[in-house]
Amino acid sequence: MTQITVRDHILLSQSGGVNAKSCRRQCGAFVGTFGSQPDRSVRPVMSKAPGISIKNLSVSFRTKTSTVTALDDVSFDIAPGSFLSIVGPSGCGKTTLLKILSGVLQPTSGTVLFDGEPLSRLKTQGQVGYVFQRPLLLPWRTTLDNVMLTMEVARRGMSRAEREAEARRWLKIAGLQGFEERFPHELSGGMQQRVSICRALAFQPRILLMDEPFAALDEITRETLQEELLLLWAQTETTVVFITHSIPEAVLLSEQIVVMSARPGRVLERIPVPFERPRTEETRERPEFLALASHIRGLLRHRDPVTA
Ligand SMILES: Nc1ncnc2c1ncn2[C@@H]1O[C@H](COP(=O)(O)OP(=O)(O)OP(=O)(O)O)[C@@H](O)[C@H]1O
Repeated sequence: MTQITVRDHILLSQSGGVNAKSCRRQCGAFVGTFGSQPDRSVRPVMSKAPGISIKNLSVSFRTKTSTVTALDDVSFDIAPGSFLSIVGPSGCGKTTLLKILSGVLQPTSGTVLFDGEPLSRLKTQGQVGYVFQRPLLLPWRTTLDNVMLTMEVARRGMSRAEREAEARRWLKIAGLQGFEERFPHELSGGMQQRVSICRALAFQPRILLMDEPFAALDEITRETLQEELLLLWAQTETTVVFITHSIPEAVLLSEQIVVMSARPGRVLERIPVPFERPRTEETRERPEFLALASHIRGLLRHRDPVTA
């Protein structure tokens, strides 16, 4: 039985991994429903990814003693169904930008357009998936049940059999066939993160926001998962916005890289990545790949910090 149980409600609210007040909000944190009732009419079909246009976005936070400008006049476009990475120094506003795109945070000024329309919570309900640095799997649910969770919340029109078939399909693509009945503590860190990626993709979000999803993994697992993520993403029409501190990771995965300055975060350069897909281990060793990574490293190293 994989319905959301009372135990799920209570333990989710205690898990602390996602800052939300109720189970509905907790589950919504993985699927971008944010406490709303999911759309029952939505079937698990490929939904067309939106184009996203960020215009003159600025975000300031008021603290007790001062005002912190996290983002300053940020503008760029994200093509529908593309993979965009954001790199930049710690504290330059990357996570803040993801929060704006998810609809949980309002900008101080500027606009975000989804398919030409202003971003609103309504627009992101049931449309946005998340993958965080830690997998945040529910320890009392099996692998299969964890993957089914987002569909239970965001795709309530699906039957249980449909949800299970879809979850099994994603787990198979991610190389986790045979582990469906295992619990999170019986999986390695890399396997857990694969489950969390399957969970985010299984409900076919139009947008997938990934906040340093591989940061906690060893290098080989990380490289394997990068290639697996590309395989999984190729099965979707999802627009991915991916935050990373790893320059090679950004170059391997992305169609466009946005390089940001130190806080207040401004766009230093928008870089198209021209390498054909599929991208593999060989791609990483190409001179053009290394040259592009070196260019981005230079931008981040030699640029004087921008002052507020
Ligand atoms: N709610 C808040 N109140 C006050 N300041 C905040 C708040 N949220 C973020 N900030 C500040 O905004 C800036 C940007 O934070 P953010 O988490 O977006 O950076 P980041 O680029 O994701 O950092 P990292 O790479 O270290 O994860 C930081 O200086 C942070 O301290």
